[in-house]
Amino acid sequence: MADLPGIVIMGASGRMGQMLIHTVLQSDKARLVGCVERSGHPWIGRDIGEAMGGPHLGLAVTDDAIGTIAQARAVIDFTTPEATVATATLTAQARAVHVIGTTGFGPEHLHKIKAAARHAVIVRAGNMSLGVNLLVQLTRKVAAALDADFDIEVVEAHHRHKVDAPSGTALMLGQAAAEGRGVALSEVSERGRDGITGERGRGAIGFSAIRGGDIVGEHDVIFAGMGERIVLRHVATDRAIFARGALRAALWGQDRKPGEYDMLDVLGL
Ligand SMILES: NC(=O)c1ccc[n+]([C@@H]2O[C@H](COP(=O)([O-])OP(=O)(O)OC[C@H]3O[C@@H](n4cnc5c(N)ncnc54)[C@H](O)[C@@H]3O)[C@@H](O)[C@H]2O)c1
Ligand SMILES: O=C(O)C1=N[C@H](C(=O)O)CCC1
Repeated sequence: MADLPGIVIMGASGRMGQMLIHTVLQSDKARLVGCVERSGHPWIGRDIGEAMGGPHLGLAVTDDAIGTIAQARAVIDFTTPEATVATATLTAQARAVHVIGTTGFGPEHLHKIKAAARHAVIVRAGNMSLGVNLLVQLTRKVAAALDADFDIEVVEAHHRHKVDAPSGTALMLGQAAAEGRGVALSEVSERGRDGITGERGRGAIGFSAIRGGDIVGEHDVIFAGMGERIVLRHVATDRAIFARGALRAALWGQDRKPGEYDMLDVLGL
């Protein structure tokens, strides 16, 4: 047991943090060695098992990210862009694998993550599920097969608490569609239509976001032509799919060369 890779979970009280803790506890390939939350969080100092409403586990939630990450072989991080950038530096110093599920990054965050990946293994994906990563590959293929007579729209739906849009998954799908077409997403992306927008641009890749209730995550990639339409769809009904993918990435990353990887690398897709 003691030689299994030790995993630290950042954002331990979050929707994904709790799912990740259960996933690691149930695994026979890894062990939980730390649960980190932001300073001032009411769970700091509490036993993680009891804080989640279960039995005592003998592991207290902490805000000591430096001391906790120093004990980790992998850090799984579904938090916020700012927290993840700070964690990337600490994880690189500890030479641990950093699995990043956080979304909503700007170019300034991505630049810092890239710098950290010079010293450590980072696996980052806006969606860690097998199904979505397969959908990414299908999207690339369909986009490559169809010309701009087919309008590409990415429609996503998530729960009411989600703070970023378009979702990380929608951006992955849009990126794959753009690559399939051989264009830069930044040059064809159409977001946030409202009012008199004018006609859709030929070759545009459009994004729409729905927010409501407890929707775990739904994504459609629509290829709309004249007289026919192809819709590629993924529906997530359980956050366990993301947590399983993240743990798989943490184990896959052990003993790899430093660099920034994604779930296509992990899954061999
Ligand atoms: N890649 C994927 O497969 C995938 C799947 C689900 C969610 N996500 C993303 O993961 C992120 C978190 O989602 P969520 O629904 O769990 O959100 P959440 O708000 O429930 O959880 C985030 C947690 O991070 C904690 N946190 C914030 N700053 C911190 C810090 N400095 N140190 C430690 N903890 C800190 C918060 O207190 C909170 O508990 C979002 O960006 C979301 O889009 C990605
Ligand atoms: O619940 C979330 O937040 C999710 N975020 C990811 C995204 O932005 O695509 C993955 C799906 C769930």
